[in-house]
Amino acid sequence: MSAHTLDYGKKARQFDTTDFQDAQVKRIIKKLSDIERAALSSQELEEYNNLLSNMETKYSVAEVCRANKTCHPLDPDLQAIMAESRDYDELLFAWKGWRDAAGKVIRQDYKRYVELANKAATLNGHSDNGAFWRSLYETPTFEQDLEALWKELEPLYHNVHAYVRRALYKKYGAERVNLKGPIPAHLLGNMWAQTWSGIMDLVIPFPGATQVDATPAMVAQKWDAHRMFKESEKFFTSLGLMEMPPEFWAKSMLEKPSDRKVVCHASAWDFYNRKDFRIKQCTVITMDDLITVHHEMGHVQYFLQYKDQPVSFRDGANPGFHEAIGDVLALSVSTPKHLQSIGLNLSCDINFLMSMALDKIAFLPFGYLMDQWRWKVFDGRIPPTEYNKEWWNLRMKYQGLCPPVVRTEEDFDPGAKFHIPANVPYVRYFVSFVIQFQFHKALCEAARHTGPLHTCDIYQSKEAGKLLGDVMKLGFSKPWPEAMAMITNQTKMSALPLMEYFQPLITWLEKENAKNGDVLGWPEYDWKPFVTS
Ligand SMILES: O=C(CCC(O)(O)[C@H](Cc1ccccc1)NC(=O)c1ccccc1)N[C@@H](Cc1ccccc1)C(=O)O
Ligand SMILES: [Zn+2]
Repeated sequence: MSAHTLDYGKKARQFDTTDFQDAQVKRIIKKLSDIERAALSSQELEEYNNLLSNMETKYSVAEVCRANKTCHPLDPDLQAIMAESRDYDELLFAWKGWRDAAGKVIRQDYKRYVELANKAATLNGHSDNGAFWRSLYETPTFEQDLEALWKELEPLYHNVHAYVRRALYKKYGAERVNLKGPIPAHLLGNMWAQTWSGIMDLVIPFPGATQVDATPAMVAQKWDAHRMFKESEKFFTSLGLMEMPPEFWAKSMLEKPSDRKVVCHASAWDFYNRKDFRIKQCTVITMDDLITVHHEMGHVQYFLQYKDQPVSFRDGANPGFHEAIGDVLALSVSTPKHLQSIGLNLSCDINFLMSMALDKIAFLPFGYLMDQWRWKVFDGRIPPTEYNKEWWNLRMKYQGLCPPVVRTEEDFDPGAKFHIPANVPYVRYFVSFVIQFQFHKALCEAARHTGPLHTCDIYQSKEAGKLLGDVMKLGFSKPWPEAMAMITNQTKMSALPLMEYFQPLITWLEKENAKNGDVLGWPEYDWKPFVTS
């Protein structure tokens, strides 16, 4: 890949495209001219690739062992413990153990990776690697736009945070949860507290109503991974979009193999030959993974739609677009109406909106802070001596979380999240979580949906499918505001559709939090949970 990039990059850099007339030719030459890591010397390129490979391997083989010598990998063991255990100390065992096994061990590699990533970025004309990552959005006001979106969405998050904190206070008591302080980070039902649907049972507003998680029904009906992917494919073709080619089914890895170690974090792959497209996922039979299946299938649908573009344009309009496609369909699949139509459960409105908020609203501060930390690491505002301190400052500032045990600079907690050792940018997911509601609203209008936005299911709407398909066919050939306007008739990211979708829940939460006299935010920010072990 690097040899090809170098060869084409050198050719592309021979041209001064200032007076070129054809916008597409200018765009292709501009994209080819950034040769990324291929700008490094062959020796440094080898060191860089080895660092990346070592960090990803360490992450993939990491496991946490008990006194009785049984060891647990992240997928599926530790993820299941974090979602299902309600034992404070068992959760702490998994949470601390994973950070010791996966994060701590890559701190030195990461420090050297930052130096080389920055060197490659500056050789390509960027001030640092974070500036290179942001350049992919081609938006001069990108950072201000993101901060403005966060400021609009922060009140929604504070309402969800206060309500969930009270439920955890009831469950774990005053010594472990302070109603005016940050929440211990291991109690939210997920290893990184990035989505909170794992603790839906602790927060469900109306326990009497039919339950909202389709997992039991999937297990009862003996769904397997293949069925989950077939259901997703059916949704795409119902919109008039493309079905998966035979090679996809023949060459994808849809379940965790028992004979070898693999990188279990889900991913989709385009082999750039217009025929070979694959997903690698260690699928488990849960509603959460049914959502991930749609997320990954969204990547492959994008590959299929832009496969006839020149290679330089076989990419998302911006990285957030690529992340949003699958999630847009999953917004329809998750509705009680759709789940019932595929024989899974249904539920009452507020319960349903709560389960959606635990994933979509809870995620926003995490999606935003991940690259806030990395941009500051790349531009030097966070030196290696403060990697972990600044990580927890951001986790407190944006998510209102605190570590359940003391953290030091011996630890490297950001390294315990896949995307950091895997060198995968993250703000794409924050962008995706905002724009997917803009797309959902526009597609629902195209599908002539009437009623509240959160009840919309675009299943079988060819009009909705056409809008989405036409944008995906563009790939990276046009600046993303043009692609945005094709779907939403305006060119900007906007938080309004997300806020419209959750309005009924926010109204309910504001009343509920007021009734409980709950504080929004965490003014007692230096509170610490009682530590036993
Ligand atoms: O990481 C993922 C899903 C994996 C992926 O599909 O985004 C994957 C990440 C990856 C893996 C290996 C190498 C590079 C990127 N992205 C792709 O497979 C992908 C992305 C763009 C184009 C083609 C494929 N989701 C994020 C955020 C998220 C998204 C949705 C719901 C919850 C959480 C997470 O789990 O923290
Ligand atoms: Zn993705």
